[in-house]
Amino acid sequence: MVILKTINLNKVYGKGENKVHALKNINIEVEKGEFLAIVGPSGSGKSTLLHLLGGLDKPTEGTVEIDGVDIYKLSEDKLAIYRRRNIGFVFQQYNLIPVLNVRENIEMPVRLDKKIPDKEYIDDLIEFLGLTERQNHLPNQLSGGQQQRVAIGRALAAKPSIILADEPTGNLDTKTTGEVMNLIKSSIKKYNQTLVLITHNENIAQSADRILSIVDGEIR
Ligand SMILES: Nc1ncnc2c1ncn2[C@@H]1O[C@H](COP(=O)(O)OP(=O)(O)OP(=O)(O)O)[C@@H](O)[C@H]1O
Repeated sequence: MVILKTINLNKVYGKGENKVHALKNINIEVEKGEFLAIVGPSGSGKSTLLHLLGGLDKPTEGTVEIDGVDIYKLSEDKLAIYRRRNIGFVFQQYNLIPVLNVRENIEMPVRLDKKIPDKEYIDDLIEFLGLTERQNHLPNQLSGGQQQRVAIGRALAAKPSIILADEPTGNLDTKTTGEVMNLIKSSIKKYNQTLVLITHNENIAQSADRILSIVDGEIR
């Protein structure tokens, strides 16, 4: 079953001399439960594509459908709610809130949705991420790998069907990279999630179900 689909997706930044055609007629389909890796040179349009897939920016042309919903036809408010409930983002920068502890950071998207976090699920998630002993610590009391695990927990808190990750291990050493990738992969298995992940790491790309290569805004 196709969960994520783009039709003739185009993104142009700027105007006149500064115009950059960052994505050109991208047509992709991602199956539910699939792990798709996106690779390509710097500036080829990978992050732009991921942002458009996640409803974080508007395409110049074309559509993004998630579960049959044309997400850019939704109002801004509806799109924000849709994003919070259905998509988990993991970036290279952890973007944790410094004054909130591990547990509070993880629960944040659920609370933003004005819901009471499912205690049992969050407990399980924290355990699964190996953060039980650290749940009352603040981000600055954690290592880089631990902070990235919190960011993954936050991405998973609302039980999203899709995880979009932009170089999630870009700041981590080889060993921690392996650990973080194993966590992401076991989460998508456990919760039957779809993963689209940008990486420059050849090993990670090779471990995906499929690799999509982007060069100069086009699929190669
Ligand atoms: N907000 C923006 N305004 C203008 N141009 C932009 C903007 N964001 C990206 N671009 C341009 O669009 C092109 C694609 O950028 P994008 O960030 O998607 O590439 P990338 O493949 O993710 O690169 P990297 O691997 O270096 O992160 C680049 O030429 C970039 O300079």
